[in-house]
Amino acid sequence: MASAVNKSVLSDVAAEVKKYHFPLEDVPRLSCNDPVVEQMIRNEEPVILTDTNLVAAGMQWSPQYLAENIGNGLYTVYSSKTQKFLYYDDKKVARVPDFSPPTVHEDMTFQNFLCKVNKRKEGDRWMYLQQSLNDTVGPPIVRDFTTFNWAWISEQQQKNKWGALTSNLLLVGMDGVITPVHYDEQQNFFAQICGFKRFILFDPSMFGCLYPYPVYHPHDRQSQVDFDNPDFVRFPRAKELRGRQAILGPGDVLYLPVYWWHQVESVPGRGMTVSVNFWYKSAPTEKIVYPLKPQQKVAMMRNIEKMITDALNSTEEVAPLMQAMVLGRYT
Ligand SMILES: O=C(O)CCC(=O)C(=O)O
Ligand SMILES: [Fe+2]
Repeated sequence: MASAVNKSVLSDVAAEVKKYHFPLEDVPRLSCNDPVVEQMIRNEEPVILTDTNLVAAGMQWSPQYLAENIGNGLYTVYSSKTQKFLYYDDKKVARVPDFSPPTVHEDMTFQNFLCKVNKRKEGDRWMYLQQSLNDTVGPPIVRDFTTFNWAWISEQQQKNKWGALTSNLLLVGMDGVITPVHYDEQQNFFAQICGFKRFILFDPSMFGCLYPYPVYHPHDRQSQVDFDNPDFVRFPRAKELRGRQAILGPGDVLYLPVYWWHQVESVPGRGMTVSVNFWYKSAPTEKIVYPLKPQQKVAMMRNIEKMITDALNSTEEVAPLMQAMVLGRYT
């Protein structure tokens, strides 16, 4: 089946996007019937699928359609002074005394959100709606949702022994919004509905080049490296970064493997974006095979860091203890 997104539009978009200090290789764009795809998903390699029809019935979910059909429920809308929406975990804010949240979230109706976006003037705050699809959405949206290609995605879930579907996040972003580089602890099929998103991806072995915040920190799982202004003095290994790029247009689905780093940019000048992701629990480890995979080492480091933090019952003592364990002994 032909790709829904025009190849020449994709190459125009690729020519428009920002360049960073690291090289990027393209993520392959394939038909979901290509035999290579099965192997890539099994090996936890990212791939763009052009013809899954995963959200076929949702392809009409323009911001306007959503405003007319989603109902009057309240949705989480983040606002930020800049285009960047650095995630933070509300539950961890109290652990860092001088933490100042880079974004603010507010519950509002979809109509109110869209109205604010349309009225926005230069200098006003940027806005990004990010809300799990739940049972407050109106009947037309429920109808579209139930006709998603559940047969295809459930087959992937089963083949790969993934656990439950935990949530579907609906993301509606203003032209130009950016989710800075981070990793998640779940498998993700990311479906693009409206507009274009550019993913910058790094495999889990790049952990040491991306300097994530401590696990106890509200920015846990987020990189401290700012691609627009990388601080190579504090983060020298950021120079070693080598990434991949995936540009998604309407109808494309990205397989985003667990623990893969990603920065997501709504391509500037291409309008608002609408996307829906599908987060699944990873397969349980059946048998441990050595050498461990980089993603298994990340999981292990997280557990050790959590244990140390809990045992010390004091976030300030974590770094000195870890340094005493390592410096001059393992260095
Ligand atoms: O689309 C975005 O802005 C962020 C999406 C994301 O990080 C995810 O689905 O894991
Ligand atoms: Fe993510």
